[in-house]
Amino acid sequence: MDSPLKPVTAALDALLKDVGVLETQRVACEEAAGRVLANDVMARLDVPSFDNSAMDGYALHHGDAGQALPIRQRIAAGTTVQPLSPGSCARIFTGGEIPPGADCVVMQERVEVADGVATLPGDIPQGDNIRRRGRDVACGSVLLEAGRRLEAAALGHLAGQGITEVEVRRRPRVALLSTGDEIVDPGTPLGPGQLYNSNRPMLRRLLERFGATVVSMTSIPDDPSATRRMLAEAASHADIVVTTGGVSVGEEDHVKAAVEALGELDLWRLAIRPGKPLALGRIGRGNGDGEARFVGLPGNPVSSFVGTWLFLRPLIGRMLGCPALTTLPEIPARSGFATRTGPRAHYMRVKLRFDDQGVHAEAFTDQNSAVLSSCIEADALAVIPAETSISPGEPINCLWLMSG
Ligand SMILES: Nc1nc2c(c(=O)[nH]1)N[C@H]1C(S)=C(S)[C@@H](COP(=O)(O)OP(=O)(O)OC[C@H]3O[C@@H](n4cnc5c(N)ncnc54)[C@H](O)[C@@H]3O)O[C@H]1N2
Ligand code: MOO
Repeated sequence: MDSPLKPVTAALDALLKDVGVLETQRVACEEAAGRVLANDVMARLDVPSFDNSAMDGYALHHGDAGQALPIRQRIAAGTTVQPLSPGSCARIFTGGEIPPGADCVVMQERVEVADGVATLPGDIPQGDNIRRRGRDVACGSVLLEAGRRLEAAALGHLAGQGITEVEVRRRPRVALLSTGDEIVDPGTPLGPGQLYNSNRPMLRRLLERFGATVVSMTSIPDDPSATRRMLAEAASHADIVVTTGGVSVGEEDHVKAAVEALGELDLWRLAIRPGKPLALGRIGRGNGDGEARFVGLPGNPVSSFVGTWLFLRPLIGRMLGCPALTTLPEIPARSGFATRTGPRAHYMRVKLRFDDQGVHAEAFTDQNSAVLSSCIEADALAVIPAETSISPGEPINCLWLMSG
């Protein structure tokens, strides 16, 4: 008799229970793209570090607006400035330092220049076209918070402070194992009943996008003792052991029994479509060396794709101490389709369309868990709760597939 299906939220709670953050390491900023900060980084400089011009033009005191003023200085970006003598102006270029005595800049298109004299318009507000010191970043403030993933702008911010190294979390190490004697690697001719391993490169890419490093990729034969041996070996060098296939109820599904023998199978069979046979647990390393987390994904490619987004992304996020990875952003949308669910919540692959009426979710026609085409264009998962009917135009909730 089947055990009852577990809700996704309960499975997530069980998976993330007692998961600690990984150790930290110092890395050069040049190597830090995609890494997660272990500590707050404090600003040690004001940015910009001096008042400077936002335009190519003329710097003056706003009280001198509307007059013809001699041009007494030429200030390019990087020039050392002199105080502005009263009743004069300075030629200045974008990024040039505002000289003491000047408090506004007028862009050159509004200025007549002849014989070293600039005739200025009368309506120049104080502070116009000046980028104030510390406007972007104030020295001593928190520049970037612990748990932030270092993407493009954050890397720019670090460089803007002259910072060359940061303390980040070690990447979670993932062992990725494929089960199924029918699965072969691309590059090998296909025999009868065989198919190529599409899960492996797909999951590797997702895991790396989420900030993990895939330390091994192995194929397990459909054999109980080989499954046990290879899972134990994987746990010895990984923080997370991921398998695909072999978690259902077939006679060649050996993964669950192996996990039970080597550690704990915390949860199996979720009220989710696709991904019902997903299994979660832990595999001991022996010799008091702790345990690796185990995520057994179903073999169907869509089930493993969805399971990786829903379970491995938050697990990796928790190990990295990165809150942005532990939940997927929710986006309310109008359904572009009709559907009806049974006892499992359906995580449908949808494409989001934005117009002046709001957000619309269009579902790929064939939502079968073996049809990987449904994931190619998907930018969200529409979550249709169990035992629910949805008509076109009804509000639904979608999880945005963002790598974080
Ligand atoms: N009697 C029942 N049969 C099944 C049930 C059930 O409840 N009762 N559940 C079904 C559901 S739902 C799923 S999902 C699958 C998952 O089964 P497994 O996780 O044991 O996966 P496999 O049987 O090993 O493979 C399923 C399917 O996916 C193909 N596959 C496997 N690995 C790969 C790979 N690396 N790349 C591409 N394709 C892969 C495999 O050939 C199978 O076609 O069980 C249902 N059965
Ligand atoms: O749960 Mo399975 O992943 O629907 O085909």
